[in-house]
Amino acid sequence: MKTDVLAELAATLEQRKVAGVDTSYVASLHAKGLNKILEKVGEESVETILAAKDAAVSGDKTDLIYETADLWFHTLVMLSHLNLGPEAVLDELARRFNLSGLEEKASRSE
Ligand SMILES: N=c1c2ncn([C@@H]3O[C@H](COP(=O)(O)OP(=O)(O)OP(=O)(O)O)[C@@H](O)[C@H]3O)c2ncn1[C@@H]1O[C@H](COP(=O)(O)O)[C@@H](O)[C@H]1O
Repeated sequence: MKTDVLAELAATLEQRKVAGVDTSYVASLHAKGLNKILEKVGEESVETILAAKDAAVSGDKTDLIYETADLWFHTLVMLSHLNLGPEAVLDELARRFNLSGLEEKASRSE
């Protein structure tokens, strides 16, 4: 279910590149270009770091979840702008996970 959200969101981000919907935030980011998108990724990174620090002190993780969603979202826009989808990143994580799984298995059988 959650991986479907990622795939469907990625498909929507792709559509926003072709159809310049007036009211679309994503279309406006694509139109402004890579530097604007990277600026948003930077802003959201800082906001996520600050939210993590606040969560560690207060124990309230609501803002951290919200800011992390903003960060993930803007990195997806960045990937889409460069003609990449989330599956490229998921494949890389799976590759690393499988690699470490193999190493773990090997160390257990030693
Ligand atoms: N998931 C999101 C999403 N998360 C965050 N945001 C927007 O990201 C922005 C966050 O940046 P800020 O808080 O800095 O807000 P801002 O002041 O509007 O931004 P700036 O003017 O400073 O650039 C807000 O405008 C949020 O609305 C999102 N906008 C869209 N989506 C998804 O993208 C899809 C397509 O969106 P549209 O292109 O708007 O149709 C939507 O159906 C949603 O599923």
